[in-house]
Amino acid sequence: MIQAENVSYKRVNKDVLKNISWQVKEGEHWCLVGLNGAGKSTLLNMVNGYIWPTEGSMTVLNQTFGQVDLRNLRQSIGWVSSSLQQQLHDNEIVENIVLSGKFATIGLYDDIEDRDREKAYELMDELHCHHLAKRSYDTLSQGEKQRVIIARALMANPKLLILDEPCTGLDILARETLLSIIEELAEKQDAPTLIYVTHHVEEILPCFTHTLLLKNGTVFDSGRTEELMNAESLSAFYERPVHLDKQDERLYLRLAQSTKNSL
Ligand SMILES: Nc1ncnc2c1ncn2[C@@H]1O[C@H](COP(=O)(O)OP(=O)(O)OP(=O)(O)O)[C@@H](O)[C@H]1O
Repeated sequence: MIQAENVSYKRVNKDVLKNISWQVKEGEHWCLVGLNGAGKSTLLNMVNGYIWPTEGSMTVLNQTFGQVDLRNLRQSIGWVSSSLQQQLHDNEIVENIVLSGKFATIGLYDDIEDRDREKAYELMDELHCHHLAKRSYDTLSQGEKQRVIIARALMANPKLLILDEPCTGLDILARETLLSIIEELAEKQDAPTLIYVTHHVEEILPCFTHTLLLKNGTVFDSGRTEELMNAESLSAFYERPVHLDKQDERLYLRLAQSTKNSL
């Protein structure tokens, strides 16, 4: 699905990404974890073909950058992010926002068929937002908005679905609701490959089979989540001693007391 080989992205005064090698295979779901400024957004912009590596090679959905029309590639990638949320027309009704995902347009400019509407309602069911279909988007809570834009992204049957910090701004209940919907989505047989981006280890769901730890523009570690995520490696990642608790297949991270005192 994604193959990055020794990818770097150099700007005048900065190596934003350095020597990234990362492989995402069909059937895997990945979590991309990094602190602020780690290079997550830059890497996603590259996966979506908005920027190209200055060194190395990037292949997404079997298309190698430099050899393909990226507009076609983007139709197979759903990217749910806060910047997409800001671009949507606030006074549009939810049903139309979901339907517009079929064409990956901000408004509805193409003909809608009955089967498109059926599909939009199926997706709204899946994302638990059917009851919001006739509501204006600007009247929704943040958690409801996130569910709507995920339904919208699924209208185009993406092969890759990128969820870029979807829990930002959600309270604990809205966060857990959204996470359990994402878990259900991942378990579906025809689910797209998920790339879930977050700052928070707590959001790594059991369905995320693999994790990429990104630090200062480099891959700190990557591989199977259960092998990667332990207190020792995360203490090295955060450069502070941390405790890691596991409950119901989820990880909970705490800074060690001695560290907190020195912050
Ligand atoms: N075009 C650019 N020129 C110079 N520096 C850049 C450029 N793009 C990004 N950077 C820098 O590279 C670093 C990584 O940025 P990026 O936005 O990818 O991080 P991030 O992991 O998404 O951070 P956050 O979690 O805070 O959104 C930052 O220090 C940023 O200022």
